[in-house]
Amino acid sequence: MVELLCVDMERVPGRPAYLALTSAETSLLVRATDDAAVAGQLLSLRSSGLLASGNFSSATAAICWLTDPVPPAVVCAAEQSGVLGASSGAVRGDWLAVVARGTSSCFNVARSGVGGAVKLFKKSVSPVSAVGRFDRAADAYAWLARSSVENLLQLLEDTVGALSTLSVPRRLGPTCPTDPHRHPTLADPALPVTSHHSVGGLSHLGVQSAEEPGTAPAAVWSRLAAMQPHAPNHAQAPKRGIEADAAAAVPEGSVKSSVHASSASAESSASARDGVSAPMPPGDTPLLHHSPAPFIEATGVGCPAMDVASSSGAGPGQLGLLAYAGHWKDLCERLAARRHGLFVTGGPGVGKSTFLRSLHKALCARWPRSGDVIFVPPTGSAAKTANGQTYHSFSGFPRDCRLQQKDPIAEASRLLKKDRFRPIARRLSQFRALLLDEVSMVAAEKFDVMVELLRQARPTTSQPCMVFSFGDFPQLGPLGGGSMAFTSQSWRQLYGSCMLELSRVYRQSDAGFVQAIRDARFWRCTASVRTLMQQCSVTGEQYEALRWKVFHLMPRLEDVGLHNTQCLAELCIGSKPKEFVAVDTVEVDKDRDVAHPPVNLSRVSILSRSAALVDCVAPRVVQHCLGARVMLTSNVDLVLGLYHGSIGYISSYLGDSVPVVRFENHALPAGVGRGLHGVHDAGGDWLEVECPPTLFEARIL
Ligand SMILES: Nc1ncnc2c1ncn2[C@@H]1O[C@H](COP(=O)(O)OP(=O)(O)OP(=O)(O)O)[C@@H](O)[C@H]1O
Repeated sequence: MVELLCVDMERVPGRPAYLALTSAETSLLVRATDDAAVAGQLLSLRSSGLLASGNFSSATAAICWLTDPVPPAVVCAAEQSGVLGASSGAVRGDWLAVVARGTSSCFNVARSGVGGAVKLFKKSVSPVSAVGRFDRAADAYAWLARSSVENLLQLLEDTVGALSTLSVPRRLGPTCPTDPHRHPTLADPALPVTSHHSVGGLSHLGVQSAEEPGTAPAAVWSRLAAMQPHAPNHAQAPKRGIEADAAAAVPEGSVKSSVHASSASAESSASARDGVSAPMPPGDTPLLHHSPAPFIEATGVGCPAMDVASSSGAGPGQLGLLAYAGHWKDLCERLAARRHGLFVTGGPGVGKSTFLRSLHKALCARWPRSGDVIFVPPTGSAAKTANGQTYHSFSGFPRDCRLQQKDPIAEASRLLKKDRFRPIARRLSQFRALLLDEVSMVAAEKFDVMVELLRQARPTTSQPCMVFSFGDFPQLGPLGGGSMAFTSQSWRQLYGSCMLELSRVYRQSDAGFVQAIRDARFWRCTASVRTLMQQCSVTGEQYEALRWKVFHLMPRLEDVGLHNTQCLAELCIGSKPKEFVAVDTVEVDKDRDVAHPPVNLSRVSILSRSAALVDCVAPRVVQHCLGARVMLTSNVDLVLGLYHGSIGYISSYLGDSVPVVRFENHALPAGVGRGLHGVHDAGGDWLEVECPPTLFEARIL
């Protein structure tokens, strides 16, 4: 079943229905009735920051205004003029100064809240309004009295005036007057839009020809110049447009959709990290073309740990010693206080991921602002579990992306010129620390472009950022092939030949096993490796007996799919596997504003529904049967200690179709009894959970 949307694109006579908000950092389209959204924007404005609002009766015109490069340029220029004071970047200022045609006032938000400012904002029927945030009342009142405020309003009004001839179409199309190359993603006029543009004003924005569609007309630039201490070069007009962020915040009454999906999906016999195992060579000869050996050896394998202070290979430095002694907290604090990132490596089970999580926490404590510390794992499922984003989405590479230019500088510059890179560039320009997990899965060519994107997207005035890479080159190769990241041009610049190598194995305690893993990591077929291989090897006959019972690691998704299908067939000999088919429906958001006209659900296209369901990990059709291994693909059962990735098997059915999944090695958490949170039964170290269809709710934007 589904939930879906409310679309209100009609004009509400007499007063603005939509507010298009733009600051140096963000752009947002909200309904004029959405006090909370307006208040949120006012409160998140940083000290000495400026927020401009275009007030519109149609979402189409508002989106056109938001995608026009001039309003943000005007805001940036006004900020740079210095009349608001020097920006500390902090959100501390207690005073908001609100100005519109014929009205202005200052509000102390610390004392009386933001309600007054919101009210004035909404009361205004003038086409634009602006709000500045200040530390002191005197500064706020002085700003309102300046002639530059008048100039600011005039400039903003001009940009709104350019839209006045627009006959509001039901759908945004190529006729939109401010931007004939508008993105198709803005095609639905009901779209709530969150978008971002460059921080830091004109001087940090890219060079673009003034003739390019959508750039500001010369007259506007000359007036902007008058607002700035240093007149901008005409050629330095901001790039055109603002791209809608797919993860847009949704104001009230927006389109919403949901779908029921099974909470358990057919489990891949191999995990997201499949393909791990490097082939074992017969001798000491590395088999892989891009062997990590030269890199590892150059940096001194065998030391308990290396760090920047000891990159010459002379032995562990201070950071390495802290790691070796298990002083993780000190180590994290030391790393967080540095100006440079680090490459952290080590064999399987030495605690890289555990350490990454601790460092992430320490960095977030240092920079708590959202977006300051970014964790980027290589795979979608890891990203989902860890609430991160993949390398590809972080860097803005489309799926199956092929780089077009060999030179990473030229490639990065080419990508940054694309409109869709606007929000990406903004994100890249702002963070303070980046944590790349499993960096060995990133090909050198992409690593170079990613680092180059960072360089080019960050204005020279940006705060320095640190890039920490975690991974083990002997374990995992680049996804889709390519050279290993440490061979890239950027690697040396970022890390030189330094690394922190963790060497104490925490995962296993059997000395022989640990030694075998160490040797195998460097393709050394030693006695320990041979012993382990003998212990683990089976004959063909023995394998056939085990085939459907043991966990398989497979290098390719196709192999996994085939194996799963065969396993299912094996499990339900003589009958067909059951099928769970997701049912998608759309319905009107229950929380929609009833003041708006009713919604026509039949107008929601299949395309919109499919786009809304992209984040649903479960496939549309899931085959299952008694005994089938399944994997949880959501975090709905965290209270039971189960999470995305937990693996169990179907132990029985309730009625004909509701599977009961048994998770071994899971004790019932204290305070949870049978019948609660779907618990069907439990033993000392196992849990059985009922898995009826679950609702996956997605908003149609
Ligand atoms: N400092 C530590 N003290 C005690 N146990 C630890 C420590 N670090 C990690 N572990 C445990 O060791 C195991 C392996 O840790 P982790 O997964 O972080 O290693 P890893 O190096 O990332 O492994 P891999 O390369 O195989 O992914 C986990 O069970 C973890 O809880």
